[in-house]
Amino acid sequence: MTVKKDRLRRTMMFIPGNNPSMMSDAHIYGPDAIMFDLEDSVKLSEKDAARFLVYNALKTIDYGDVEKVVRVNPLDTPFGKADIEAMVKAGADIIRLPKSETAEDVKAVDALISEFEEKHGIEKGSVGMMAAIESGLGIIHAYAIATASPRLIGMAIGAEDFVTDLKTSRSPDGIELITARSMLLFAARAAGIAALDTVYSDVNNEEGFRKEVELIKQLGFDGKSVINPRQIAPVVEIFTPTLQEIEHAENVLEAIQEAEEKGLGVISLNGKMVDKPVVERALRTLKLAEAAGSYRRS
Ligand SMILES: CC(C)(COP(=O)(O)OP(=O)(O)OC[C@H]1O[C@@H](n2cnc3c(N)ncnc32)[C@H](O)[C@@H]1OP(=O)(O)O)[C@@H](O)C(=O)NCCC(=O)NCCSC(=O)C[C@@](O)(CC(=O)O)C(=O)O
Ligand SMILES: [Mg+2]
Repeated sequence: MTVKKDRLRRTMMFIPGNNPSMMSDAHIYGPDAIMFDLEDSVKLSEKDAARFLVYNALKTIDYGDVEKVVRVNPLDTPFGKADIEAMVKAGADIIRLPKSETAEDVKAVDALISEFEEKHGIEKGSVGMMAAIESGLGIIHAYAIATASPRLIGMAIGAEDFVTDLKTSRSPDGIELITARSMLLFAARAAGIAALDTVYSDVNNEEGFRKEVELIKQLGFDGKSVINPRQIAPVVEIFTPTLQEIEHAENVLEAIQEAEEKGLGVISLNGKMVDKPVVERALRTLKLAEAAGSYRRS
C-alpha cells in the first residue's frame, strides 16, 4: 500500500510533543490530521522524552481516521535520525520535515524512511512525507523539493520562521507572504501534491483568522495548520462548499451534458460560459463536498 495522496487535509492540528494531555484528546476535536511536534515546540532538554511520549501515543491511542503526522527535527540536529526511526516504527502516517531547503534534504529523509521501513517490517513506501518550507532558499528551490520524493503528499509553508528569515514580521493582510505562498502553490500544483498553509498564532483573534483562511482558500491552498481546537471549525466551514456552490456545480454538469448532446463544447448557463475548466471546477466542488459529507452523488 502506498500513502494516500488525495485525502482531505483541511486541518492539521499541531500538538507539542511533550504534552500528553493534548495528545490523548486531540482527535476528539475532529481535525483531519494531528501533527505531533518534536521540533520547535519542544525544548532541547526534552527532545528524547518527547520522542518517547509521541512513540507511545502512536502505539497505544486509537486515533481512528485522523491522519497521524509527526514533525521531526532536521537531520543536521542530533535528534533527526532517531526521531525518524522511532516514528516509522511507531506507525506514523506522514513524516514532516521542517525547514526544507533543497531536494537533497528531502531525499536524505526519504532514504532513512526506506531503511527503517525495512528494518522494522513496515510496508515499503507506506510512510508518506511532507516538506515544510520556512526560508527564502527553500522557496527558491520549491519545485525541486516538491518533486524530490514519491512519498511527498504535500508541501507547507512555515510562516513564523519564513518572516524571520526575510527579516520582517507578519502583518494582518499577509503581504510579506504573498509571493512565497504563490510560489509554493505553483510548485505543489506542478508536482501534483497538496499545498498546505501555515499556522495563525493569535488564537483569540477569530476575525483575523477567518480572513487569513479565506485568503489562502482563494489562493488555492488545500488546507491549513492549526494550533488550537478553536481554529478547526472555521477552516472546515470555509473549505466546505456551500449549498449554493453545490447547486451551481450540479447545474454546470447538467448544462455541459446538454451541450454534449448537441455536439457543442461550450454552452451558456445564466449568461456565463460553461466549458472544460468550468466543468473541472464543478467536479472538484462536488468531490470536496462529498468528502466533507455534505453531498452524495445521485
Ligand atoms: C496556542 C496555545 C498555547 C493556546 O493555549 P490555551 O491555553 O489558550 O488553549 P485553550 O483554547 O484554552 O485550550 C482549550 C482546550 O484545548 C486543548 N488544546 C489547546 N490546544 C490544543 C492542541 N494544539 N491540541 C490538542 N488540544 C489542545 C487544551 O489542552 C484545553 O483542553 P482542556 O484543558 O481539556 O479544556 C495552545 O493551543 C497550544 O499549545 N497549541 C499548540 C502550539 C504548537 O504546537 N506550536 C508549535 C507549532 S507552530 C510553529 O512551530 C511555527 C511554524 O513552524 C509553524 C509552521 O510550520 O506552519 C512556523 O515557522 O510558522
Ligand atoms: Mg517553523
